[in-house]
Amino acid sequence: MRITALAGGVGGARFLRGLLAHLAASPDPGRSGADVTVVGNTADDVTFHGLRISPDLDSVMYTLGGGIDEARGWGRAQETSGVADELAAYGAEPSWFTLGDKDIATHLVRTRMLAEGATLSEVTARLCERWRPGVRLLPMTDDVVQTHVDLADGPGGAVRRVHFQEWWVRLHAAVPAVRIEAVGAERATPAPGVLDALREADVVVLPPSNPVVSIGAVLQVPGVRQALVETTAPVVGVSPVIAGAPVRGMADACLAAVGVPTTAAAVAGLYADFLDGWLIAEGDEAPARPGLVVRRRPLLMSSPAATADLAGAALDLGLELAGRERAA
Ligand SMILES: O=c1nc2n(C[C@H](O)[C@H](O)[C@H](O)CO)c3cc(O)ccc3cc-2c(=O)[nH]1
Repeated sequence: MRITALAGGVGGARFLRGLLAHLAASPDPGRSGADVTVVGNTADDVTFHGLRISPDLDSVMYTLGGGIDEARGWGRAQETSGVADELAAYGAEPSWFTLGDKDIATHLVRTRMLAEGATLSEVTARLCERWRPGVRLLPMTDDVVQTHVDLADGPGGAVRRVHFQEWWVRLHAAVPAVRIEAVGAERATPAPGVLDALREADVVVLPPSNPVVSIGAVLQVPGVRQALVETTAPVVGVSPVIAGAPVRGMADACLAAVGVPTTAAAVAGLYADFLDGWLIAEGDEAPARPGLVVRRRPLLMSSPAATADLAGAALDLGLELAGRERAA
């Protein structure tokens, strides 16, 4: 069985870890032998201190490879801050974005390989040789795409533009965004393997990642959305919203910026042209769309077992829909 997932950072990574746990524990050889491909968001990528940082790819790689800082969901476990402390002593900016010592090694390898002409796909494959995440991890594109955010907090309401990381980390998304743009997306080419992974999958899964800046950015890479519309695989998603609030993070600030209410039904609307199945929380309203199959399940990834059950429920729904398709 071939499963393809689109993923952002922390939420996507944790869901994928649950998916792999579910597959490994399954007595069904189709599930236990499944191949999982992950198309990771790279629009959060940024260059600080001359280092190319790919937060979402690294969160997936470290989480599935056993190296993640569990409390934060990003960066390395048992991390130290010797370099960050030295940078602070020099007054080197940005002081609000901290790179741990071990994590810096990842960015050094990535930056050096890119400078030597490797693609981000090649770099990611090389890094994964060490971390063995148990999935094929593909960046959405090898081109540079960066999410920028317009804030109307300048003098007299003047708009200024900041990198997504500045809005997210330095400003905690507390300043309302008037526009969010994945700059470069429209000129980007999907990375090798991305479109085939969507077209040839048996099931496509959307974890509860940020629908605007994570999954939304992947969808903006030309060809990706069309591949999801055209694939014969059912596309099933897990709502990142429960009872009007994001399960994790500040997705509500991103949804507000694009004029979408923070509800499970409204998020499904962002995927309306390709979504076949949608898991929502008990008590949430189902989107009113003919043909969309909605199931209510506990969505909180509160423990490894709960996360594996959630991923299993998403896969169950996908396989059920694939069976219906075959029977039709
Ligand atoms: O809140 C923070 N998030 C940090 N993050 C997380 C990241 O900003 C975001 O959570 C994601 O981009 C959103 O998925 C890092 C991720 C990395 O891969 C490497 C370094 C950082 C540093 C920070 C940080 O200093 N503060």
